[in-house]
Amino acid sequence: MALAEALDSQGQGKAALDWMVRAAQGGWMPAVSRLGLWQLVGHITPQAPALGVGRIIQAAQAGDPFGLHLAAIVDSGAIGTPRNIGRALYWLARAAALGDGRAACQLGLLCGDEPLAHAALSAAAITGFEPAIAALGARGVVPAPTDWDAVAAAADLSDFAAPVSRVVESESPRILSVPGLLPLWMCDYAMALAEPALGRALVLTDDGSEQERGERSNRVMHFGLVDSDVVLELMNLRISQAAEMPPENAEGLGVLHYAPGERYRPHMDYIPDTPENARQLAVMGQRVRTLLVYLNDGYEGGATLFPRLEAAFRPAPGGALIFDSVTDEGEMDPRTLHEGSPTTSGEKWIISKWFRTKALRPTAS
Ligand SMILES: O=C(O)CCC(=O)C(=O)O
Ligand SMILES: [Fe+2]
Repeated sequence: MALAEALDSQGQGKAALDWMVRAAQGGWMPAVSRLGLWQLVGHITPQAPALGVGRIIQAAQAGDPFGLHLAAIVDSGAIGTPRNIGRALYWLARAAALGDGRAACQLGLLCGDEPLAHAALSAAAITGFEPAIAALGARGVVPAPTDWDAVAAAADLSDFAAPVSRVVESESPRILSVPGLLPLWMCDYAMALAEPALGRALVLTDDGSEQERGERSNRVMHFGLVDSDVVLELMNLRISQAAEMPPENAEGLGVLHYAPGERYRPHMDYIPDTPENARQLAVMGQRVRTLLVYLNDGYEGGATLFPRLEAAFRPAPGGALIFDSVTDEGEMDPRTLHEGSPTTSGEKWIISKWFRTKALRPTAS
């Protein structure tokens, strides 16, 4: 496994794949999970989502920890397979029983039964999983659940299905606000999960490369497929529904953090149609819509400004802003120039979701 990954990172893809296929054929479940992931996304080997998901499920059924993690993601996120939340919760219960703190935390957060939720969060906190420690707060630790299936069975998903009310802030360019899109527990979870993984935010430049630049001084964590989980996939779905975009057209969930003085200088979210960007635009499509969720308060400054519209937004925690970077005709719209203005004190946290015109993830075929 370590060998195959080393070969892969050294660019020896073919050798890595040969090794992984042999290990998987030998019934070694960590290799079955990894090969399933590679087939799902088309890494080294041709993309074959149904086959990839099949391997992932096989490894999950055998109790492989990585297989369980991936199976919960693909089932809750409808990645290469129809959405199946019930089965995703089942994988979480299996993983939690094996001591996976992140799985236990998710079951605790989703659980509608307070004593069971408290027990599940306690089990997760004992593993050192920070979001669970934060969610426990002042409540002490109690004994872990004896029956994880009972915790999964008590899941209450109503927060993800609550009605969404959109307020039109501007007709053209189209800007909407959505008060209370995410409840505070989801905001807290996103911040706690991102915190240890924050890195310097990059800017997509005109030559198509991503660079560290003075215009974007904040830090960010981008959650790719492997970094995701059931709570994040349910959040993705709710965010996509609010944005009226297919969830598979969304780029990964970005969690942005601004310390005092940090900012994201005025920019447009669309990709300039330069020759350097032609390939990317052909494969992924244009970035046409943005949804931002404001996760916290307790900071000053930091509003999202649209200087050409003389508009400023700073929704309350859990509230969202949605705007189109292209006109109804699909033309890039420079009036959407916007900025994350500097925070003057405290810390600002937001989720940023960019939607493309094309699907970026495999769906069930
Ligand atoms: O932080 C903000 O208010 C703006 C963020 C932003 O423009 C983006 O993520 O594209
Ligand atoms: Fe932006």
